[in-house]
Amino acid sequence: MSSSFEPRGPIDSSRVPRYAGPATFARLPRLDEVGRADVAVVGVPFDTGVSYRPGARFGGNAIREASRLLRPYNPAQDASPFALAQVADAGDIAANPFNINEAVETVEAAARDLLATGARLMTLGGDHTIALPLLRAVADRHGPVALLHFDAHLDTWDTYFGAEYTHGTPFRRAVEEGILDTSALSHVGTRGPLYGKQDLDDDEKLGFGIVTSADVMRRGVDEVVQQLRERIGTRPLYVSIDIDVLDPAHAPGTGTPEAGGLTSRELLEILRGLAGCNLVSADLVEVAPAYDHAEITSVAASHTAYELTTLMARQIAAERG
Ligand SMILES: N=C(N)NCCCC(=O)O
Ligand SMILES: [Zn+2]
Ligand SMILES: [Zn+2]
Repeated sequence: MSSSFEPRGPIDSSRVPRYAGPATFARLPRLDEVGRADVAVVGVPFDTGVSYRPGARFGGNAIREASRLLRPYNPAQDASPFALAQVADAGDIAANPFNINEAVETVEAAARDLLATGARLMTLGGDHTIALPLLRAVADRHGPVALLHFDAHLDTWDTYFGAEYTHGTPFRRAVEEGILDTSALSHVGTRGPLYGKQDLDDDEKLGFGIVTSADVMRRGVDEVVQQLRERIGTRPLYVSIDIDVLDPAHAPGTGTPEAGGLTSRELLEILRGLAGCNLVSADLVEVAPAYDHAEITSVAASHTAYELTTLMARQIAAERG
């Protein structure tokens, strides 16, 4: 690493109490305070695409609040992510809550602008609709990407009430648009009732492999990580995490909860197992704080985003040499 590289890190919580001041992710500087970032943490307060409980529009700020307790050294990955790369909070993308199509365009354009600066994105949702415009912007820069999708749900359904852009349909649209590398698509944590068996057939035809929540329990984290890594290889990788991949005991604050999910320990460990993969951007969606208790969900989400930013920072440092 060149000695002149000194990213601006978080506010020092031994000098300024961590509960003081406005919340940015992990108490990091705002993007406008540092000019450019290697990793831009960006909020998308949009939840007009939901099929059940609304409220994920408040998810990003709940995660920022819960992330005040994160510390600068990540022992699980033996890395200080905010010293390895400039990570900054880019604020929120202002998406129209009354027009889904326009919101999708706004998110895509804002993501493109951030990616054009060379930043990787750590997006805090918002509902899962936003994965489509984020993937469009990422594919525009990197070509079709491998996708690792953590979710109770497939999110490859076709339409809801005739609407193409919803939180249950982003990955079908993405495959149709040719922005995913269909040789490397995986769902992890899938479970719960479907509309019919056809949902699974359709999903398989789109190119997805499934590691169910029960598979993680039966086969264990290490074997699952090995299988996922083989599928991803050296491709540019996008990770999309719907917080409802966690069991409702670990993430009650979400819009479409399903029993029998991953523990937060399993999710964090699978993510740590992706070290060395070419993670180009990630999103974390569906945190709906109105259904949360004691910040259970937003704490889990803040740690999830911390592992993802650590992976990206390590990758950036390795590329810098
Ligand atoms: N993406 C999330 N969280 N949920 C999709 C569920 C769609 C449905 O209600 O069938
Ligand atoms: Zn889901
Ligand atoms: Zn989802």
